[in-house]
Amino acid sequence: MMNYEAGGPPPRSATPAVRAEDLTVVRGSRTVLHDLRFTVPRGKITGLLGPSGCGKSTLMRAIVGTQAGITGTLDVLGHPAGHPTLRSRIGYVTQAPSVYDDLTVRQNLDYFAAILDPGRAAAERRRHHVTRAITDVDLIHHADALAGNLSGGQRNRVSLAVALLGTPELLVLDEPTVGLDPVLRRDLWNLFHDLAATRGATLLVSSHVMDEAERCHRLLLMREGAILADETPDALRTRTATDTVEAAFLDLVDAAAATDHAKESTR
Ligand SMILES: Nc1ncnc2c1ncn2[C@@H]1O[C@H](COP(=O)(O)OP(=O)(O)OP(=O)(O)O)[C@@H](O)[C@H]1O
Repeated sequence: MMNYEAGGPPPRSATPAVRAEDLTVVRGSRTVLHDLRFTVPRGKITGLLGPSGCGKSTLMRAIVGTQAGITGTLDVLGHPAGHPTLRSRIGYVTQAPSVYDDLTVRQNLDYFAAILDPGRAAAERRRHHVTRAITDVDLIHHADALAGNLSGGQRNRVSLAVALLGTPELLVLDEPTVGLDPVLRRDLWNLFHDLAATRGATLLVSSHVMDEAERCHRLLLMREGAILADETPDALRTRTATDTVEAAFLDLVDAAAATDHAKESTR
């Protein structure tokens, strides 16, 4: 397992964290992602934004290796997505918190830590990692509370703490700020920036809240299973001559809809 505590951020590899070329995903009888081509740079926060149903979760599942029906190229940390060596190098938090309600926050973390780093000899290291993860997500005052008695936002943060346990190189977070109040949302974004800056982690964070896009280093904007933009928030605003990422996104959506309409009317 990678651990960057001793020497700060790791040396950055030249290969991107994620590289997709002609990536297509079919779910059931539907093509949900169409010929995607993009890269996710290492050590940065990339926001994956788009309306509900555009394919964000499907793309994340493909990247972490849990999605069937994939064709094209999808490389993650230098290996094909789903490669067994990637398991301990990726942290993935789904929209539904995966915690045991009848265990306390610390017991949940102890359980997953024992799976990641088993054995008596590792007990002290596990204790340290568990306390660090609980502190990272600001749940230290709830460490002994039963997960089942926590709020939805707190349970989400327990899931995030589990994902942080192994000090993953790539963190894939599916709508991590849903249901959080503005203060917690800000604190979580500060944590994401800290993970990128001091631990060298790569974060791919999905959201359909456009103001969160302004907090990302790079953006992948999606609509109906296609990538509308792959650039920095500044470059996006400049290119579309808009003041906010939300306005830029609406501009691109309108342009894409007009192109679709023109194509349909010439058929
Ligand atoms: N098992 C499935 N079989 C067929 N289509 C599916 C299946 N699961 C999801 N889809 C479709 O795939 C598309 C993309 O879904 P996905 O969950 O990736 O979108 P999303 O952008 O993450 O949405 P949200 O923001 O609401 O979570 C949707 O149109 C959805 O209806």
